[in-house]
Amino acid sequence: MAWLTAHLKTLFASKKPKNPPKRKPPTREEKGKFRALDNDDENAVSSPNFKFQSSPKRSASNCSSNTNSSDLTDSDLLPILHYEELHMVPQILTQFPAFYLVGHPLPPPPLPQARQVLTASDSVKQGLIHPRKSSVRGYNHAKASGREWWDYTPDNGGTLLTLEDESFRHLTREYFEKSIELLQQICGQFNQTLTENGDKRIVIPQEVMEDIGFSTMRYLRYSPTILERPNIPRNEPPVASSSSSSHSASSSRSQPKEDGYSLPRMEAHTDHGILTLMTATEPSGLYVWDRNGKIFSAPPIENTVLVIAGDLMSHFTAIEGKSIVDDGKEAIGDGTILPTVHAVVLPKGGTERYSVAVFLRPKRDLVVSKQRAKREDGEIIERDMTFGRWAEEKGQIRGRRCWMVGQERLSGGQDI
Ligand SMILES: O=C(O)CCC(=O)C(=O)O
Ligand SMILES: [Fe+2]
Repeated sequence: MAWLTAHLKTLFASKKPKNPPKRKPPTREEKGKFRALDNDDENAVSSPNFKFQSSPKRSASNCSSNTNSSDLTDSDLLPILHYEELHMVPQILTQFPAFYLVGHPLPPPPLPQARQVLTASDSVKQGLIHPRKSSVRGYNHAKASGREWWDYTPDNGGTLLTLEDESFRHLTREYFEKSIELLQQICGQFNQTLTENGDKRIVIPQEVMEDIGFSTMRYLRYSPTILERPNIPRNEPPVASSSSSSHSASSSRSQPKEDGYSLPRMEAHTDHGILTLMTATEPSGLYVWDRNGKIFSAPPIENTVLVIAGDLMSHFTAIEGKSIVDDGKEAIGDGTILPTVHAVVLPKGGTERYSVAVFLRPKRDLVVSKQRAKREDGEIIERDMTFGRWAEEKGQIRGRRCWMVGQERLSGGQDI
């Protein structure tokens, strides 16, 4: 497993992109508009194709995160892309850890459905727990982190581990299917780039665009009312800095702060699939990191969805002929997309937060990379790194979420 640890460490210590976005600090008025750069702004981003959309409705002043809007600089803002500009995604994701998409064909986000299932009675929720306690199907909770979630089960047309409610089922299935189609369409953009010979390069395997694979959708609820103080052994004083805490219900551990109070949260991590589409209610508390450790607040913006990259994007977009698994940093080029580190912390004094995340994942047996391995007789052979094996090995590592060099204070330790 050492290779994976080393690999993830190098990913987050990776070099800066060649053309990092340089932008003028915004005026007070621009900050109020949240983002509104004109396309001619030479400092916007060095690419001639790059442009920002004006923010729909929402303004920085109602950002619900802990960030004070008056502290925002323009470069703290994530780009908003229009649906007609999907071709810009491969480039945008090398420069930003996430982007908002506006003008998309999705129905309204199923946030009322998230609330419906996650505020159902305990007996209903207990009935939605997967028989083998899957953490990506049915109902789960991490009470010490003040969070509970329900994962859609696409198998059998979404009729398993779900509510007995036709409208809930219909809206849930519709949002999932349309979101997956949208994410597949985004993936298709990566195969439009031409090689030096003028051929199209297959960056993302075609079957990702044709099969929902192991994709799923998650409804989440964060609330102080879910928070449960973890049991602390009597003679051990609470530890001030929090150490790694798991994403999954079964192993959730948390160290309260000295005042004994912790905010509802999800620890910093990367998703192990291809792309994730997210939307949430206020107050937000969602943060994303770029490859240099810079933190962006990612509050919900009306009529938009937020898209981030999962682990597999780094495999697919590695330098041709190199493997992220074996070559680590050497496999990262200007066009390589790193998985987006993200975390949620509910603002202090905030009420509840609901969110929806749609995860585009391939089938477990999809080969995402090659890995060199030494046989017993000493011969080096290549073996397939499948998505299933990647996810499994990542899941076994303590503090598996991500490694962010220079962010140790946030993680409370060397790893998160
Ligand atoms: O609640 C959110 O906005 C993020 C959820 C998330 O990151 C996850 O479930 O992997
Ligand atoms: Fe996530």
